[in-house]
Amino acid sequence: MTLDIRTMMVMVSALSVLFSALLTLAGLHGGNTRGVQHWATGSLCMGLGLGFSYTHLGLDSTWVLSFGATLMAAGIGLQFNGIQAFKTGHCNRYIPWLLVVVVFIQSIWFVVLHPDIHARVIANSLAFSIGNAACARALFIRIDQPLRTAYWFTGASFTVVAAMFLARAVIVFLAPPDTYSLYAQTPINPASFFIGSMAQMCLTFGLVLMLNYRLATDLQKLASTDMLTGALNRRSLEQEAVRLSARCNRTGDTLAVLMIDVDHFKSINDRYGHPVGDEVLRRLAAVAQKTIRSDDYFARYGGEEFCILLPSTLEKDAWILADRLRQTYAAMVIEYDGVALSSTISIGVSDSTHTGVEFASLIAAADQAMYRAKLEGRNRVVMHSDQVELSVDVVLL
Ligand SMILES: Nc1nc2c(ncn2[C@@H]2O[C@H](COP(=O)(O)OP(=O)(O)OP(=O)(O)O)[C@@H](O)[C@H]2O)c(=O)[nH]1
Repeated sequence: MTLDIRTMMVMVSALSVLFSALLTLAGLHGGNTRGVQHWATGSLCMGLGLGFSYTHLGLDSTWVLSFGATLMAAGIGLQFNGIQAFKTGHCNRYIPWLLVVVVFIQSIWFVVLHPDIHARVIANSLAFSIGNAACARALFIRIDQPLRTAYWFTGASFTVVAAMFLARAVIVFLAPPDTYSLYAQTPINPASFFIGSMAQMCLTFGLVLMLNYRLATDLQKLASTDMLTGALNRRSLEQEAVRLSARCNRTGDTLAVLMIDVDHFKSINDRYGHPVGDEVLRRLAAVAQKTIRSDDYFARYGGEEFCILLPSTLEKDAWILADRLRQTYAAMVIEYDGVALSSTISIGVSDSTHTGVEFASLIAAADQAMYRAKLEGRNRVVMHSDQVELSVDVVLL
């Protein structure tokens, strides 16, 4: 099979411009996702860079080649920045400039000042290889679990491009002097453009996949958490509870539930206003999140009521945790919008050894205990079993 190098160049250039349009369109639906615009601009730079190298535009070809290579360097640098911005929200703006300056200087040096096509191809291929390897590395490190597959796929595509440029540098370095030119029908030219275009296609697909995974994860988070406090919402709590109850049924493990309610919350709202009330809920959520273990589930059950699911826990141990939370919260001074206040919570505790593992029974029992805590004067923790024993005592009397 003979692949015509000029046709390949036009194809890769046109593909890169198309990918740029695709990434721009994908980015339009990406909400606040950072980085996509960098990828789109990077892809455009690479397409134009290759296009320049091919068309020459009737200009002096030495300058056009240098400009084309520099544009391609800018494209790789922008893709690197895009990955950083996508992963961390910010990027180092100097990286694309550094790559641009290096490639521009070596292009001018080997094209205009000391013409040496071998040296130019080797130097630029090495710079492009390092740029793509840096993109691959940025994707392979510190991977967020839900996006793992997309990061690996895109990282692998960048690795292929990096390896292709490295192989190009090595093959040209080993070739006899004066046997290489851009349009020579040596195997390395069409092969590198062919592999480059395939990898470019894969990595654009990978970038769109990353964006897609990120949007799906964000949507999932939005659907399962409470916007105000960041706690799970009631729907996800119920889903987790069904799963945990089934596991407890199977393994005989225990499950405890805490029902938490802010005392006199209506007065806080009435006296200081709803924004302060909201801050009280946020602070309670923050302190509760810090108090529980990583395999416990904290959720906003409704209004100013929160619920904690504690797997493998008995009522007595749940009471200890609940009382620690109550004390920490009561000792806190909540400052917001020029207001400083403290508040208290009442907590009801139940566990599956007294009520069974059905979530509805556990919740009902914890709710009863919580109302009992309110009746007994608030700012306290009451266990459902205490209440049961109390009612039995009353009946016996
Ligand atoms: N600021 C704010 N208030 C809320 C929110 N959700 C519910 N509320 C308010 O929470 C208050 C709950 O009041 P009540 O159910 O009477 O309870 P309480 O005043 O805490 O009284 P006790 O529970 O008996 O101590 C109501 O005024 C609701 O409007 C919210 O997201 N933000």
